[in-house]
Amino acid sequence: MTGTPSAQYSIVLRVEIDHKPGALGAVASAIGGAGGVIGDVALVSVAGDTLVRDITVSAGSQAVWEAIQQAINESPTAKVVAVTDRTFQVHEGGKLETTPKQPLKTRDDLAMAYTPGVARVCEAIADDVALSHELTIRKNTVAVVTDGTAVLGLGDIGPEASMPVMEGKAVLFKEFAGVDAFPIALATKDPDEIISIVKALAPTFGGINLEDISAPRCFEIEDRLKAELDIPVFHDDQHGTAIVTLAALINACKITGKRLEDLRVLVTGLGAAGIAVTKILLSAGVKDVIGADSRGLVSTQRPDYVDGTMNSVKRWYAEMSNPEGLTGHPGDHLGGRDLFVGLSGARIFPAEKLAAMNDDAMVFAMANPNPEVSPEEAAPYARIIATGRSDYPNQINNVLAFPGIFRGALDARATQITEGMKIAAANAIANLVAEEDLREDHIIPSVFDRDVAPAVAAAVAEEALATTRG
Ligand SMILES: NC(=O)c1ccc[n+]([C@@H]2O[C@H](COP(=O)([O-])OP(=O)(O)OC[C@H]3O[C@@H](n4cnc5c(N)ncnc54)[C@H](O)[C@@H]3O)[C@@H](O)[C@H]2O)c1
Ligand SMILES: O=C(O)C[C@H](O)C(=O)O
Ligand SMILES: [Mg+2]
Repeated sequence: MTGTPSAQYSIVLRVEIDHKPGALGAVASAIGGAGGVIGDVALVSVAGDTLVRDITVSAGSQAVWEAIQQAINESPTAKVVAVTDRTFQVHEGGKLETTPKQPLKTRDDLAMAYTPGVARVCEAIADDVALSHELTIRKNTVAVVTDGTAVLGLGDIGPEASMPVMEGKAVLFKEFAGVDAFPIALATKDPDEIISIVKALAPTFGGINLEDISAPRCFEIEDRLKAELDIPVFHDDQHGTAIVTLAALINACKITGKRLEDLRVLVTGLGAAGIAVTKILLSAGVKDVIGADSRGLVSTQRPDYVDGTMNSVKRWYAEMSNPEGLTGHPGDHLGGRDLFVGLSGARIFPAEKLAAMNDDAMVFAMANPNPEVSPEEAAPYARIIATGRSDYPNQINNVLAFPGIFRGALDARATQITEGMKIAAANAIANLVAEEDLREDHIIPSVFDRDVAPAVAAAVAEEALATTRG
């Protein structure tokens, strides 16, 4: 499905090559033979009989990267002298900086932007706090808040290690929707403490995007912050994912001719994303869903349900689904299912298990960075395949939702992101793929489609204003 190795292992090899015919060709063959794809080739220096070149290579994996180095070093006419990991280079010193919006060149500039003029603005806000949404960065700034407990599918890797993802989210906010976002990684996992810190930070921000906070704590944290703050609070892994999944499913059903009401669905991963996706599917008309966590299918027959140790969200799941009381590994319950939704972890069952699904099967394997089942292996068994990654077609990723959602909410000065706004966003995303353009490998717009965030923002703002008026 994807011919070029992923850029996640993009490297620059600095190679000393003998200055004689065929030597560069031998290096190119060594790279190709080991599985690398060559990008740029640049001459760095010439010293005597040796040329130094920088060769950019997509390696696809650490193993390929190592094999390429070994293959070049085995050639009698070339030697690798340095390797730069381009992905690490992108993260050097972080991915964001603060840039002033106003010039600060003259005494007057200073007197207005800072003291003494700034005091008049402070007093105006003190008299009317709502003005903070006009006269401070609050107008356009969102906090991306995590505790580092469910970072992608990497799990609880801690707040420091979560920052590259949070910085990435902030970059996406700005790039796609012009929203300034600030990453905040908290050194606490205690819900009460997280809630109190976020509440204390709220005067700085126009919205709070919660990110990669594990279930079930994320549900209470979001609910309480929504109730206690008058700015929008949105847990991206829940609702961003749910919105984009629904959009993709609406379009996938147009292709397969299946109706939401008739779908038989299996969800793996009953955390933030899996629970929210299930809820939006049910509210869109889906009736038959079963779900599994790392202990297998949830049901009222499971020992942790019976002994009362199952958490309340999974208890709800067990009661509303799976009337037959099925138990065991989800890979053994794909039979007769139309849609598989993976929001759990990498490679949880062999692809052949998908053969048991109904005709025109839809497989949304969305764990990041590696999906539940590889698209190449799933291809023989499914009509429609989607993942959360950018290097396969049909990227179902919450980046299609959160920038536009907050753009719309900030523009409308919404105080909440309601169910209606979420459904409006899902429809806006689905409608961006015109019916005549729908194909098995094109059920959802590209994350690079610059029309997505404005369309989502417009739909969200319109719904927010209609609710306020109505
Ligand atoms: N594509 C997207 O836009 C998107 C959005 C959000 C989350 N995700 C992915 O979904 C996954 C879960 O994220 P989350 O925020 O809900 O995390 P979470 O920690 O809240 O929940 C993880 C859930 O997965 C379950 N799980 C783990 N291993 C499993 C296995 N082998 N079989 C069945 N269930 C298993 C856990 O029991 C838990 O219920 C991650 O891989 C994440 O990257 C993707
Ligand atoms: O970060 C992503 O790419 C999507 C999602 O928020 C995730 O946690 O996997
Ligand atoms: Mg996330």
